Amino acid sequence: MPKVLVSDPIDQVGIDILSQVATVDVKTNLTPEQLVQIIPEYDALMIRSGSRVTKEIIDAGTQLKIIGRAGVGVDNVDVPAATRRGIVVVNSPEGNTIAAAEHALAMMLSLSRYVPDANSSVKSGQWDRKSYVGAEVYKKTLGVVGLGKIGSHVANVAKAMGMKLIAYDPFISTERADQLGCRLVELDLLLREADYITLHMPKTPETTHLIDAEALAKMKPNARIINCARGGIIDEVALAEALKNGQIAGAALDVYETEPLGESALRALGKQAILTPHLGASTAEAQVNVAIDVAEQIRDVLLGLPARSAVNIPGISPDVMEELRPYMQLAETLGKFVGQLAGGRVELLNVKLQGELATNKSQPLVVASLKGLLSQALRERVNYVNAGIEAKERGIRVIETRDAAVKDYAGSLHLEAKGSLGAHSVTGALLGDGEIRITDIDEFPINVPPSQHMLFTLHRDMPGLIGKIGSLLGSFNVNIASMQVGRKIVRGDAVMVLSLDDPLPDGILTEITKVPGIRDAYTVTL
Ligand SMILES: NC(=O)C1=CN([C@@H]2O[C@H](COP(=O)(O)OP(=O)(O)OC[C@H]3O[C@@H](n4cnc5c(N)ncnc54)[C@H](O)[C@@H]3O)[C@@H](O)[C@H]2O)C=CC1
Ligand SMILES: O=C(O)CCC(=O)C(=O)O
Repeated sequence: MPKVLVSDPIDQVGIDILSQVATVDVKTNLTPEQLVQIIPEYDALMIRSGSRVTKEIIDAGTQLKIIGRAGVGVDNVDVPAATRRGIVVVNSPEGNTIAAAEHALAMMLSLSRYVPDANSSVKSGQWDRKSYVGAEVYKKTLGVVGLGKIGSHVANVAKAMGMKLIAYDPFISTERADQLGCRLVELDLLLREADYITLHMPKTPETTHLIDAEALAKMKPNARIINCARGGIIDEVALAEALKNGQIAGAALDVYETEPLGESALRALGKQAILTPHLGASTAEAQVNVAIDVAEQIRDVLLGLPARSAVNIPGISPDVMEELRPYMQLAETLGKFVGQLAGGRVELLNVKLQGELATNKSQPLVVASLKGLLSQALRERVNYVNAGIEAKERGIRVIETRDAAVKDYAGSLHLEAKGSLGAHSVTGALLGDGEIRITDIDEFPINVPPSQHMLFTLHRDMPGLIGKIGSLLGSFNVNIASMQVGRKIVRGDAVMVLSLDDPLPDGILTEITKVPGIRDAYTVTL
């Protein structure tokens, strides 16, 4: 049975799902050193935001197939290191959307009415009504930075509360912002106009310290800012200074540059600052959602099935994956085939998606072709996760072309590999029952199913040649399962494809190339 390590607290429902297919160990509060030490025994790792999965941990996880983040942000996982090792990283893109949005809204209202400080004062025996005169959000301007899933829900609720909405998000369309009743503006204008600013984008090199001293200086003196996205998007030192000096009216933070928050000037601030310990996703509902979402994906990957929200496999949605599944096998087979014909170092792979495959949805077939091509060199080390990166690192240029006009089959795939030893191509398609057919090799039309051991020759179409090859194989005790020839003109160049019951013994290929009329011979093992 595979083994799964759960290194942060997750809902029991997730553990139950994982236990269907694996032995599950829940070990929380591990130090990075302890994690490095125990990770080699595990096939999967499930985390929340408490565990930082570094390159060192990933490299130590020699059995790891999948890392599941029970939440949205994967900034606590070294995704490039996982990708390089072919480890799938999955998250739960929507499981905690509502929880995080509601926390941001709770922070906005709490900031406006000083709820946390007023509560503490009553609990400490006081009855102070003068210190807590707040502000209404009604008719105020809310600036949403990052109008994705969480930002959109915040915008919808804020609109219902009568707020005016502006938004900054360089990656969304004006139409989408219009639908949400948001005026899309530049960040500079948002900072100057908004009474409330709420952040809902990922932490990236571009967003780190996006809200620095300069940005804070642009905000209105009555402005309040909320960060329930990621620590480090706001420069905490500059923020504490701006709050202390009354440069802005308030800030509510759920996330910090370093978590848990250590010694910080933020802790010394009064009612104008609200600090929560990364609680955005901490609702019973969200924790059930993310645990199910991620545990199911880990279970599926351990069973050899695709993950539905992998962050490091480009663009394979479950629906598309279902449609493409039979073609993925075709692409991988053709990749293996053309890689072996090309031999040597491949410099270019041209993937032509034909007929019904000539759509953008077929992009995963390019990855599958690369996986097949590289499997000769990398064996089981290459998978759908790292095929692209491995190809790039080997200097293999990939060209994708689409031709909907090719209609011999509903959909067909043509791969051409160019390298140090020349260029070769292969075309394949699926029959009605899903069986793979190789329909063309090096522009010679044929029609053969792939088999484990194959011999392929380029030769002159002349009497007696096929017999000689048959006798030669017989003298080496190799049994021929099937044979097919293809040619363009009589007595011109031709190809022969043989399916063999046995692998070709060493030395026979050289003997075959010595047969008069044979120009080239290749073995292919699938
Ligand atoms: N406090 C908490 O417990 C939680 C925090 N989060 C965090 O909330 C953030 C947003 O999550 P979702 O809405 O689910 O993500 P999402 O991917 O749906 O939306 C993110 C949006 O940010 C935008 N964006 C990217 N770069 C930007 C930039 N430079 N400036 C402005 N906008 C930019 C994107 O275009 C996208 O529309 C993530 O960082 C996530 O980790 C999510 C859940 C819980
Ligand atoms: O796991 C958690 O509680 C944090 C959630 C979070 O920050 C996220 O989903 O990005």
